[in-house]
Amino acid sequence: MNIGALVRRHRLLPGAGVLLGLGGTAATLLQPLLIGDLIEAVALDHSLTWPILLIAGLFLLDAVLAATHFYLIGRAGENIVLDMRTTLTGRLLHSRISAFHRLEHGDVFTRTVADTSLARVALSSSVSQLVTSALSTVGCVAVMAWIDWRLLLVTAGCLGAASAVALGLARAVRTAAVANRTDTSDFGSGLLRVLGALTTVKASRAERREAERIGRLADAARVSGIRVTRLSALLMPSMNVGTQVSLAVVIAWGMARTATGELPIEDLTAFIMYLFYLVSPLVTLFLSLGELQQGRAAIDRVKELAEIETEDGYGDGETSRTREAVTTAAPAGAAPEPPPAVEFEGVVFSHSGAEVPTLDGISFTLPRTGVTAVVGPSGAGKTTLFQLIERFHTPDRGSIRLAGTDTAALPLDELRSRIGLVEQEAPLMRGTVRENLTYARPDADEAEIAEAVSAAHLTEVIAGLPAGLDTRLGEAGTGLSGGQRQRLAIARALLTRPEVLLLDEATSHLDSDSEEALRRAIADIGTRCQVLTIAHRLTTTIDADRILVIEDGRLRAHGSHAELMDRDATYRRLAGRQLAPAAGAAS
Ligand SMILES: Nc1ncnc2c1ncn2[C@@H]1O[C@H](COP(=O)(O)OP(=O)(O)OP(=O)(O)O)[C@@H](O)[C@H]1O
Repeated sequence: MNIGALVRRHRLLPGAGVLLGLGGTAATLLQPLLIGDLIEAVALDHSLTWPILLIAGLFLLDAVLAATHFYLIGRAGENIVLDMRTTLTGRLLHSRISAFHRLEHGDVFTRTVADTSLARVALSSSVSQLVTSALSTVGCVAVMAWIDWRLLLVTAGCLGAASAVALGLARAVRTAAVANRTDTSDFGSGLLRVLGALTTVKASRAERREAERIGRLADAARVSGIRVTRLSALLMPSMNVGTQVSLAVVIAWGMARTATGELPIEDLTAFIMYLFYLVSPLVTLFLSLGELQQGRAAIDRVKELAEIETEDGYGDGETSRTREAVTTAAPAGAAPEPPPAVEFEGVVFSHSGAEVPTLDGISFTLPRTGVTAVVGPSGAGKTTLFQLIERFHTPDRGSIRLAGTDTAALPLDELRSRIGLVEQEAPLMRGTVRENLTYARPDADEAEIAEAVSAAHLTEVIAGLPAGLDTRLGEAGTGLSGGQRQRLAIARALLTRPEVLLLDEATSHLDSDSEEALRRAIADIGTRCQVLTIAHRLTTTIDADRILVIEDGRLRAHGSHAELMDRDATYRRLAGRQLAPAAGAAS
C-alpha cells in the first residue's frame, strides 16, 4: 500500500480543512489585538460600537471556521480509513492461501480494524493539527515579540523549560502506546484462537485455564493502557505549570513597567491573552506529534499486512500470472476425442519449509466422468493434491491439465468456476439454506436449485426444515447434521456445473442413512462429471471406478478395489485398518 499515493488521492478535503484551520488561527490571533483596541477606546472614551461589532464578528468567524475545519478533517479521515480497509480486504481475500495461513487471525483483525483507525487519526487530524498548531505557535510568538520582546524572552524561558518536559513526555507516551497496541493485539489473537476452538476447550475442561490466560493478556493491556494514561495526564499540567509561572512573572514585571508608563496597559492585556492562546497550540503540537508517531507505527503494521502475497498478481498492476497454454494434442488422424478431465504429468511440489517434496513425480489421467478415490496414510499428500488442482499452490515442476489445458494458463476465476470443491468440514456461511446453496451461483434459478438439491439427495431433508430453503442456519451451519452439511456443500458445488468435483470425504462417522445418501449422491454425480474423492470409507473405494494410492507424496499404485487388494500391500493395509469403519458392512 502506497501511503503517499493514498494521501495524494484524498488531498483535497484535508487541504481545504488545513486552509480553514489557518483562517481560524488568524481569526484567533486577531482577537487580543481587537480587545486591546476596545480597552484603548474605553480609556479614551471613544465610540465602542465598531470595536464590539468587529470582535463579535471575529468570534463568529472563528467558530464557523473551527467547526468546518473539524468536519472536513474528520470526513477526510473517514475516506482515508475506508480506502485502507477496502484495499486490505481486497488483498486479504485475494491472498495466496500459503501466505494467509502464516498469519494470526487476531493480528489480521487488529491491523485491519484498530490500526487503520490509528492511521486515520495520524493522516488526517494529527497532520492538520500539526500544521495549524505549529503556525499558531509561530504567529502567537511573532505577535508577542512585536508587542514586547522582553516579556517574550521571559515567557520563552518559563514555557521553554515546560515544553522540554512535555516533549519528553510525548515521546514516552508514544513508546507506551506502541506497547499497548501490541498487548491489545495479543489479547485479541488469544481470544480469537480460543473462541475458534471452543468445543475442544470445553471437552478438555480448559475454560477456567483459558479464562485465566486470556485474563492475563487483558491485564497486560490494562497495565500498558494505564501507563499511557499516566504519561498523558502529566502532559497538560506540565504545560500549565510553565504557563502559571510565566504568567506570574509577566504580570509582576509587566505591571511594574505599566506603573512607570513604560508599557501601555492595553499592550500588557493583549500580551497576557496571547500567552493563554499560546499554551493550547503548544500542547496540541506535542500531542499531535505523539499521535503522529503512534500513527506511523500503525501505518507500518497496515503496510506490512497490505504486502501479503496475492494470487495472479492481484493489485500489483499485473492481471494474470498465467503461462502460455500447453494443451494435450489429439493423435494425428484420429477422431477428436474429448481430452481427459484431469491430467497430472510429473508433478513435484514442496510446501515452504518442507525438506522432502510433499508430492513427488505424480502422473495420472482421469476421464471426463466417473468416480476416483484417493487413498493414503495421513500426511501422504492427498489434500495437497486437491490444492494443486484448485491452484491454491503451483507445482514446482510438471504440469496439471484440466480438459486438456494447463491450469497455469487458465485465469483463476475460470479455473475455479470449472471445479467444485467440498471440504471435509464443509463450512457453511451464515444465512439461509438458499443463500448457502447459491453462494457460488447467486443467479441460479429454482429449477437449477431443485436439481442440485436432488442430486445431493437433500430434497427430503430440506422439505423437513421449518422454512424449507429459507430456513436460517447458525454460525457454522448448525441446525444440520455433519452428513447433511456435507451434502449441502456438494449441492452448492454442483450448482456451478463443475467439470471436476473435488470431495474430501468426512472422516467422522455418518449414520447409515446419511452414508447411503452420500454414496448414492456421489455415484449419480459421477455419471456427469469426474468426482475425485479423498476416501476414508471402504464403501467409497469399493464403488469407485478407480483408486489412486498415495504414500509419502508418491503415487504408489492405481486400479480398482479388487486389483489393488490383489497387488498392493499399502492398500490392503489401509482397507484393513484405516478404511475399517465401514469394512464390516461392505465385505
Ligand atoms: N501449509 C503447509 N505448510 C507446510 N507443510 C504442509 C502444509 N500443509 C500440509 N503440509 C505437509 O504436507 C504433507 C501432506 O499434507 P496433506 O494435508 O496433503 O496430507 P493428507 O494426505 O491430506 O493428510 P490427512 O489424511 O491427514 O488429511 C504433510 O506432511 C503436512 O505436514
